[in-house]
Amino acid sequence: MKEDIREVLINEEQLKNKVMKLGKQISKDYEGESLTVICILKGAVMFMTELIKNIEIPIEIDFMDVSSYGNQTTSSGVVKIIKDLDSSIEGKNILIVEDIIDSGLTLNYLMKILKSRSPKSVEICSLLDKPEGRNVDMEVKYVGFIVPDAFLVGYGLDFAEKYRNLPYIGILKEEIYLS
Ligand SMILES: O=P(O)(O)OC[C@H]1O[C@H](OP(=O)(O)OP(=O)(O)O)[C@H](O)[C@@H]1O
Ligand code: HPA
Ligand SMILES: [Mg+2]
Repeated sequence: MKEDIREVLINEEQLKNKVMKLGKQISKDYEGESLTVICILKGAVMFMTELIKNIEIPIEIDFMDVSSYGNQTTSSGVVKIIKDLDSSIEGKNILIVEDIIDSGLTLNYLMKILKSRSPKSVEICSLLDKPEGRNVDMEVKYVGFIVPDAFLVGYGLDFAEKYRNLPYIGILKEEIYLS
């Protein structure tokens, strides 16, 4: 796996510190409130599990699986729900946890669906934000790192389902996805 990485963009230490900081901020912002954290499968799994360890208020968790990339490095633009939430979100404070916002299509679609289910509030926490990839405008309350326009893998992010278990965020060598 390592030999396919051009450069480590964000190392384990940087990830740990940022996740801690985000967890503290979320704990402060939702103090005295209820909170349901929604993990968007599969990319956000690693980030979400680390993040909730750093949230110091009672929470509920739920999972949703949507997909738009298949085995490509560019979004198909069509977002499919593969697994929906287990519980109703009506009247609840919702925090969507994502690994990356790139074109914005996934989150744009998710926000529309979730807002139509009458939650009390919906906010987004994304570990990475790639502004140069954006096709639709999105407001993201919590962002870990702004990243350059390169295809990234690791810490949950994949290319063709591979590299998710790398403990850092790396830039994938172009020859891997151009070949
Ligand atoms: O802003 P966008 O251009 O929509 O891209 C971001 C989304 O794409 C990736 O998911 P993917 O659909 O590849 O599924 P995965 O999480 O299972 O890898 C990533 O995890 C985000 O959910
Ligand atoms: O840079 C990326 N890497 C992995 N998955 C992604 N989904 C959107 N952008 C990316
Ligand atoms: Mg993916």
